[in-house]
Amino acid sequence: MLNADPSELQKFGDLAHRWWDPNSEFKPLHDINPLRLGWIDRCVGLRGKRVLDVGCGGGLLSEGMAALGAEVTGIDLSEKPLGVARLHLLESGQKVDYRQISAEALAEQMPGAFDTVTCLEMLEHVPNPSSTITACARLVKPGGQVFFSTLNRNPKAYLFAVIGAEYLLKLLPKGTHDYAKFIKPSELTRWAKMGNLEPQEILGMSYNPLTRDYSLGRDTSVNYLLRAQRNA
Ligand SMILES: C[S@@+](CC[C@H](N)C(=O)[O-])C[C@H]1O[C@@H](n2cnc3c(N)ncnc32)[C@H](O)[C@@H]1O
Repeated sequence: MLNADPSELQKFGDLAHRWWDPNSEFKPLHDINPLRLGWIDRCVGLRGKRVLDVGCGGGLLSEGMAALGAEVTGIDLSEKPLGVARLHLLESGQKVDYRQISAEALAEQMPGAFDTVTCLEMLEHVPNPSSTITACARLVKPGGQVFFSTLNRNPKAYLFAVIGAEYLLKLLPKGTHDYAKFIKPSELTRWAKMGNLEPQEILGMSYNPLTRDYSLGRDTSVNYLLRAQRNA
């Protein structure tokens, strides 16, 4: 059975035409993109690397990585965001190979084919995150790095990511996130280990509503990222 929730794919499809508008529902992704991109580049040195971006959506991260010299493949199961991502290449002049395929299916076709795999802000939208994580681990070559980001599950995350972002600050449309699908760092690291990955670093990403800035740091209580390495 396909590890995907049709209503999630539809939700991103319906909003896809606004993906590259920095003042749209995708503003938070635009705002965090330079931070996460810079971190990934510092960790792996993207130039010349073969990178897979899982759940790439409209291509914010994929294009950013391509602009830094990576050879990027972006996959998603929602058709419209991929269409927007392909169209945006005409504007930016970047090169990204976008495909509509699941991580699990690509792992069957191309095991160990990538130097680095990214899977950001996607795991909290799939029915079986552990299956996606294992597929990411199979897609990266032994010793390669995999990057995940998601939302922690605790009362503060509920307050900030659902009540704050969707209802008070209206940064995101209501219903963007389902609290029950948020993932604790302990769960993410356990699934990573089960998938043959060794967790290397967990980093928090915090939003300051006063300055309206995001920053990377130790506070993993709401948004966080995990870097893991595939075992040999
Ligand atoms: C919040 S967006 C994140 C986009 C991008 N990763 C980023 O951080 O800029 C989540 C994306 O995951 C995609 N997605 C949801 N379920 C998926 C699945 N099972 N396989 C692939 N992509 C999926 C959605 O279509 C959407 O484009």
